[in-house]
Amino acid sequence: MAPSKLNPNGDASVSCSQPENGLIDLFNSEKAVQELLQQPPVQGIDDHLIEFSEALRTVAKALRRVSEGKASAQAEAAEWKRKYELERARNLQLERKELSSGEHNGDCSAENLTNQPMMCNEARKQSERCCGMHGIFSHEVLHNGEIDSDTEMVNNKFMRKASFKLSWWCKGEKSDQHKQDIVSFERGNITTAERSSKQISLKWESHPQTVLILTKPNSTSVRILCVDMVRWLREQKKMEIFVEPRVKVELMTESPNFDFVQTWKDDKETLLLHTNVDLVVTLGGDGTVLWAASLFKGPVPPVVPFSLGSLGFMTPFHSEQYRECLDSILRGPFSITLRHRLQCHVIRDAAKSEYESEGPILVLNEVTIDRGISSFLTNLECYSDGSFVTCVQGDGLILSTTSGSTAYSLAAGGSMVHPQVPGILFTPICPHSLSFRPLILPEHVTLRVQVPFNSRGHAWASFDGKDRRQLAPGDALVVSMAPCPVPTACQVDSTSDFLRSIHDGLHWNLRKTQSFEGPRDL
Ligand SMILES: NC(=O)c1ccc[n+]([C@@H]2O[C@H](COP(=O)([O-])OP(=O)(O)OC[C@H]3O[C@@H](n4cnc5c(N)ncnc54)[C@H](O)[C@@H]3O)[C@@H](O)[C@H]2O)c1
Ligand SMILES: Nc1ncnc2c1ncn2[C@@H]1O[C@H](COP(=O)(O)OP(=O)(O)OP(=O)(O)O)[C@@H](O)[C@H]1O
Repeated sequence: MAPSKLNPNGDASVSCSQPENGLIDLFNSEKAVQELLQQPPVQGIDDHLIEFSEALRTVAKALRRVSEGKASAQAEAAEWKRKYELERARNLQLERKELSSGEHNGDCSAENLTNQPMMCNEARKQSERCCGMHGIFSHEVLHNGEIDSDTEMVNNKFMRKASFKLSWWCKGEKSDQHKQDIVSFERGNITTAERSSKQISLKWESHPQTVLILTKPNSTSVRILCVDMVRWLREQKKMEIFVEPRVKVELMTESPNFDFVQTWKDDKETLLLHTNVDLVVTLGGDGTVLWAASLFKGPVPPVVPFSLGSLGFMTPFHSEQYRECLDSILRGPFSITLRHRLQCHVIRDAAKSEYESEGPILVLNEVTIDRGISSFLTNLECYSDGSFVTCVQGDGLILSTTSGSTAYSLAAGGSMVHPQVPGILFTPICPHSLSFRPLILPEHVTLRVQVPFNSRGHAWASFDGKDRRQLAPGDALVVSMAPCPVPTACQVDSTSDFLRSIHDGLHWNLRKTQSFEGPRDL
């Protein structure tokens, strides 16, 4: 590039030198630009000359910036080229060594692998096979500069990058039981391979035949709809129909022709419901969905919730179009939201072992531990997997699922969370502390809420707003994620349905749009 010069008369002389390799002669160009910029600005009366001189100075500054950029890019390119060549030389050398030593002995213990300078492809493949076989992490060192003395210093400058594999591990599990990886780990770079909260689609593999209809009690509109739906499902869709004993009585009062409708006698038979029922339909509000979930202590069939309540966060289907909705659900496929549940154990102080006494209680929304009728502050010690979390002093604590995040937890100041986000909300109720913010904990934790022996009063646990149980000093509640979620059918998909429910149900962030008129940035 150009030594360019402005002589005292204002003439500019510019010369270009093009080096052999075709690249710009950066050194000379830089020198010329420096010289030009060091020249004092032209003084004189000729305006054109002054203007021309200024223009040249501007061009020179621009040229300097360009040449600086090019210089650093070239240096970087040269560095990469050198690294590449070093690596190639090392690989060739290793391959030659291996060939000359005849065979590889097949030992790929972690120790041997980390001590190898740079694995050739075959060695790496072999180590992957070996480590894959054991299903555990590997610590293969990919760069470990150790070849000859010339390159040693350079190689030590390179980072030593080891690849690794992440495996999902849970407390109590044997070390060889690893969960499926959800990240890839190519050359030590972590990228997420799977998302845990993908939209889930349900496709029938055989035609559904049996439907359970659950209805909100004491509602005339629900009763009328139920009668109509039972007739349609039987006559048009040839379905087997189950209802609760109370509803069977109501239907038989309506007409003796409903004797084909089946029901159950006792709790023992309820426990077997999931083995018979392909689909559950709920007619009511969110409370009826909670009720439906509570009937299934284990696996839950897909639930289609029709809205006949006031809010309907979990009830996306409109009862007026029930025929079209059920038609499309019975045909499938359709989107579902897998709603996580919490399993709760009440552990009495008197019990000898953790799970000795009462069976688990499953909740779809939340379990609440509060002060009940006691006028004293609750005092609850909370632990997560044995680690102390905090001591709740206030009205109580809500442990909520993400589905329940829009219910009681929301009223107590907790965040609204998409129902497919796996987590447990830890939301205090009226804490007597300025700094007690709600938490969201990962789904895998086991929480223990303990009423301390020195507590002034009792605490009360309630499950989805029902079934209150007293907790005396020394008693505890142990809460973890239940293995069987509640699959609820979506009107559109889980995200659209969630957003619709917070917009329509809570008028979330509803605000009049500011008018265009008024002061604004120009
Ligand atoms: N202060 C409060 O907000 C408060 C107090 C007590 C109970 N509750 C909630 O009521 C639930 C029991 O419901 P119910 O219908 O049997 O009692 P309910 O008939 O008293 O109804 C309670 C209200 O909570 C709404 N609701 C229930 N689940 C919801 C959810 N997941 N998201 C948004 N809103 C929801 C219902 O639509 C209903 O309007 C409890 O699980 C608890 O979450 C809330
Ligand atoms: N089949 C049922 N048997 C007994 N109780 C039920 C049944 N279905 C619903 N419930 C209870 O009835 C109550 C009200 O039900 P739901 O929430 O569905 O109606 P809602 O209160 O009119 O609706 P919303 O909550 O949207 O205003 C809830 O406490 C629920 O647990």
